[in-house]
Amino acid sequence: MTLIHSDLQRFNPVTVIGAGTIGLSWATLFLAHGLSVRLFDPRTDLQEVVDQHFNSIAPTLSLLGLPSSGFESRLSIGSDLQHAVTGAAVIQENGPEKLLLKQQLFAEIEPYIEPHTLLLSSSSTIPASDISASMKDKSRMLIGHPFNPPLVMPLVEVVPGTFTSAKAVEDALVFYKALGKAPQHIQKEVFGFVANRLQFAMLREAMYLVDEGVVNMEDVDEIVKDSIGLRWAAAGPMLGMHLGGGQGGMEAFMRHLGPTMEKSWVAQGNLMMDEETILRLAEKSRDSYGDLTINELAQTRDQKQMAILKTRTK
Ligand SMILES: NC(=O)C1=CN([C@@H]2O[C@H](COP(=O)(O)OP(=O)(O)OC[C@H]3O[C@@H](n4cnc5c(N)ncnc54)[C@H](O)[C@@H]3O)[C@@H](O)[C@H]2O)C=CC1
Ligand SMILES: O=C(O)[C@@H](O)C(=O)[C@H](O)[C@@H](O)CO
Repeated sequence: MTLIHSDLQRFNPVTVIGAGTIGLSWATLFLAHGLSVRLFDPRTDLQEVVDQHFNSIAPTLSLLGLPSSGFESRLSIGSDLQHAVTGAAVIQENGPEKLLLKQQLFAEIEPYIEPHTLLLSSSSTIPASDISASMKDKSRMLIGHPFNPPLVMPLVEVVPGTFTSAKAVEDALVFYKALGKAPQHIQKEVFGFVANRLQFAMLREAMYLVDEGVVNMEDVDEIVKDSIGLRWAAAGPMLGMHLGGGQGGMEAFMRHLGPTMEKSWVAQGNLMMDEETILRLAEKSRDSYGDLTINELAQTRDQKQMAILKTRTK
């Protein structure tokens, strides 16, 4: 019997909309913390993907020190949306990253939920104000954007919309903290929020350099892991810059290396995700990573991430 953290009691049960990469990972975290989960997805292979996921996630749960069994009695799955959301204390939405689909989804569930139900979207980039545009009461809807996989990665970007209440923001922060996550309240709505804007800026340049033949994919990985990845895991980019300035700190860094950074910014590549670029880079990814399955690569990633997390002291 998994005990529920006292701060989580009022957030039970949880409805997870979307049983893909993110939804299944969220569902696992909620179940491992003792919550009851209703998993909704229109996909016809829902039972199969659920079984496959829970047959492979036990080692990760054990490494996290979380229970890895006894979920059956608290997990229900189905494709009846009204049934899935009725009576939910929290809804974590993980449908495709499409604005119209998310808008329709939240408008569709609104008549069946309670005024206190907390409505969270895992969206990578779309602001809550856009997603909730077709809703009547927007006050309980906001972004709870995780990093993949939510089961392992600490960050959840909590991004309220224009009409989100302060109470909903506070409830979201309490909810994610009680789940052992590291929620960050993002103060201003911008497309892509913070982590993805940073990530996508880096990924654009990395893909550009690979596409130009400057470096191959797996060497980009090694370069980042042996430099900025290591530094940013320990200090973050801003403190990293501050320390790069020596005793003069950030100001010295900017005065010394600012002109160099500006030159680099002008020299950086521009890359569009057109079909030809996608096909070129996809072929390079198969050359670099094709020998192992996605599950094998993901399991290794998760084990290494958890080992790094264990070295961190708050
Ligand atoms: N994959 C990633 O690395 C991350 C993704 N996200 C966000 O999480 C959300 C889900 O992404 P993934 O799990 O990667 O996508 P996915 O493609 O793995 O899963 C999406 C799921 O939504 C289901 N679906 C399709 N139409 C639906 C509908 N009308 N109602 C409910 N479910 C429906 C699909 O059957 C599928 O199972 C997106 O908004 C994405 O931006 C957030 C963080 C990381
Ligand atoms: O990388 C992640 O896990 C998240 O920041 C995302 O939301 C990304 O958009 C992901 O979908 C692609 O890296």
